[in-house]
Amino acid sequence: MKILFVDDMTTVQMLYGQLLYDQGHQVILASSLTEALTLAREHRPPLAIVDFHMPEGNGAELTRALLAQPETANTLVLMHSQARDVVKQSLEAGAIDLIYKDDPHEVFLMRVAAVTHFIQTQAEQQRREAAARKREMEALERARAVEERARVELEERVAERTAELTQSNRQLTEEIEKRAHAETNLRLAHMVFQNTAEAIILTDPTGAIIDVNPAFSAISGYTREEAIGANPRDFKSGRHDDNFYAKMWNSVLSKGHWQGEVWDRRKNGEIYPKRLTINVVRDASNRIEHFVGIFSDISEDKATEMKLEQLAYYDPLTQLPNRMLFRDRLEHEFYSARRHKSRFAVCFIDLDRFKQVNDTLGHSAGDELLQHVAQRLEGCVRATDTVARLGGDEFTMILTEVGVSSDSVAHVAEKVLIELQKPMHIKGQEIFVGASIGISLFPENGEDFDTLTKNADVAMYQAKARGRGNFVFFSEDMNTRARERLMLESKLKKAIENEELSVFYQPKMEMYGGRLVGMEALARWVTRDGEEIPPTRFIPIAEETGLVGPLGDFVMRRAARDCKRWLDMGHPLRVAVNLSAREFLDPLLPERVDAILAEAQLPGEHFEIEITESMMMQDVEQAVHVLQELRARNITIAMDDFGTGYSSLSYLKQFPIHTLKIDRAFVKEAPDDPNDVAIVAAVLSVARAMDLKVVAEGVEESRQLALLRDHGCDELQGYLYAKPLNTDDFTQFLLHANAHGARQLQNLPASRFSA
Ligand SMILES: Nc1nc2c(ncn2[C@@H]2O[C@@H]3COP(=O)(O)O[C@H]4[C@@H](O)[C@H](n5cnc6c(=O)[nH]c(N)nc65)O[C@@H]4COP(=O)(O)O[C@H]3[C@H]2O)c(=O)[nH]1
Repeated sequence: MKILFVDDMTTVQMLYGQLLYDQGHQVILASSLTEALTLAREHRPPLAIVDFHMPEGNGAELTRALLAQPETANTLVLMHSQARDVVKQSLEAGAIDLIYKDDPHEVFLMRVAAVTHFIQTQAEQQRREAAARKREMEALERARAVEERARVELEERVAERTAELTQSNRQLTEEIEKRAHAETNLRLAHMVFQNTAEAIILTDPTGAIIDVNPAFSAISGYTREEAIGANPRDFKSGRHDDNFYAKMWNSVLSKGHWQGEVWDRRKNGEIYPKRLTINVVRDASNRIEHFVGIFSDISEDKATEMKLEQLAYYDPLTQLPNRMLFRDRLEHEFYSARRHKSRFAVCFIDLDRFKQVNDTLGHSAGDELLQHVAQRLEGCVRATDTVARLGGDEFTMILTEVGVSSDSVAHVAEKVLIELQKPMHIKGQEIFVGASIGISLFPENGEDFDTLTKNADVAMYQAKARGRGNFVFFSEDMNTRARERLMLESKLKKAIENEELSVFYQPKMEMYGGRLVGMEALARWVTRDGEEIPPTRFIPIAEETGLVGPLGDFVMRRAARDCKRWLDMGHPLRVAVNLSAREFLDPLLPERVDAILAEAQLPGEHFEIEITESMMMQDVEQAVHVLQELRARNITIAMDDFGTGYSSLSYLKQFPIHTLKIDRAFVKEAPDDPNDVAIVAAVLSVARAMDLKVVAEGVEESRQLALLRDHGCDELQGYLYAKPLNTDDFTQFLLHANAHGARQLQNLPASRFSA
């Protein structure tokens, strides 16, 4: 046992240390109180034998100190003393016994043995108690563990059971919900079956009807009772052949469904279109259980569809195919003609006087006219041909199966022209329309829509240019010209903007006296690259493209300005300008002329306007109105190219004009051609009778002059006097004009009539 032996005497230490050591103890020696406390803390001896009298402090103090420090609180202290009177102090301090130093060593050892025995017994006891406690604890622990396991097991079982219950509860709820849902579905299905607008037929596998809904009865007219037991084929309309039904059932049986349009018969005998879906219902072993037919009455849809198609593809006014259907048919014709290696023709038809009718008689008259035209055109073609209206007065025809010679096309075109030349009675008036036709042929004039129609259009313009009432077949040559025209058109636009144009003047001489009385202003165009383009080429382009407005203004302004200049130089002349039909029929013409004359400060009597008789005939009423307006401004009016048109003398009387111009075509051949001589003479006598002045143009020779003089012509114009001159040359001409005129007359042979 570890024993702390404390004594300040080394000999005592040695002696007792040895004694104890010999008894098998482990002895720790300390000489003082402090050392004893330190060593005791370090070794924790169960027994300390302490000397009572030590210099630093006595054994009682050490005992207290030992018992007070936690590390040595259980150390038993045996006091070792010389003195006998310290028993009380020692025991009070906590020592368990006292051994006197003078006791024999055996006693000392016995007393120590008794204490160590006690200590050991106590320790043993404690160990046993601790072991018992430990066993108890372990048993308790085991019991606790068992209890815990049981608890956990119980809890697990409870949780499992709860989960099972929750699961079955959920399944129960789902089942309830499913059933409720199924019931709702059933109720809904029944409601849908009863209330849907679509008819429903349910049959057994043999096709016998086992149920129908109210919509079926409403559409077909059969009650539920009448329908049950019947077969859907009992309601057939007879519009479809057996093949149709065979295909339908084939699809039902092979694919399980069919959808399409079917015509059936109602109970009242009326047949009607329906959109039908048939579905097969099979059982779990894939055997047919039912057929379900669902259909709706589409008679109204069909009517709307037809109406829409009519609107989309037909012109509402004439009921003819419109541009879209025309295109469709033409595309189809390309396909068909290629397949059959056949030819076909496209004709573009332009009405001559549609605009006039529209403007003068109003739009409803115009509409009526278009309807008449449509009817007449349809009367000229076969059922396989197409007549279409593309818009406005643009009509087209597709003539199919044209033979190699194209004679049939020419024949139809001629027939159309004749038909359209016949009068039409519209709003109580007799109207003559007339037309021009351009024709292009597949395949030689184009193998696609754009080319073929463009070429028919080009040919139509050519027909118009050749004079109304013509039909023209397209040729490549035309195409080249059309392209040239297009180029010219854009050049002309720039030329007007850049003032590349100029005005030349051709003198007009008085017959008697040979005086210069006026001049005709003629437009001239020399392009930047020096090419001279004659007015006969560019004026028609200007007319068609609307450029004639600015062009006419330019010529009138120049003519008025130059005439005023010469007036100011002391030459009171009359300048004549040509007007195109478009300008002449412009209701604002009088105001435009007013503005130009005012700007130039030229009085109206020095201004003359030349218009052709065909222009006046285009819109007689408007022409008369404009002429009166111009006359009121003292402006002279001349009818150009007289004799070339077809105006009747009765019309001529209505026009408030001053002058007739004999066209140079007649003057040219006179006096050799007796017919022309007769015409010239007739014009002059008509003019005289109507108190009109006559100007002859194109006078090149003295013989012509003599003839005109003989028949009483008033004024002359032609190369015999002068070609059209530019402003400077004309100013020069002015100076000698009168002498020149007189000379021409002097050279003439004596008049046939003067003798
Ligand atoms: N062979 C021959 N020809 C003669 C003779 N005397 C005059 N001419 C030509 O005959 C045409 C007379 O003009 P038009 O009949 O009014 O015919 C004019 C007129 O209709 C039109 N034109 C010319 N300038 C204008 C214009 O400013 N406005 C409009 N709207 N048309 C115009 O162009 C047509 C042709 O004009 P131009 O080429 O200048 O041709 C002019 C003139 O140069 C002659 O002795 N022999």
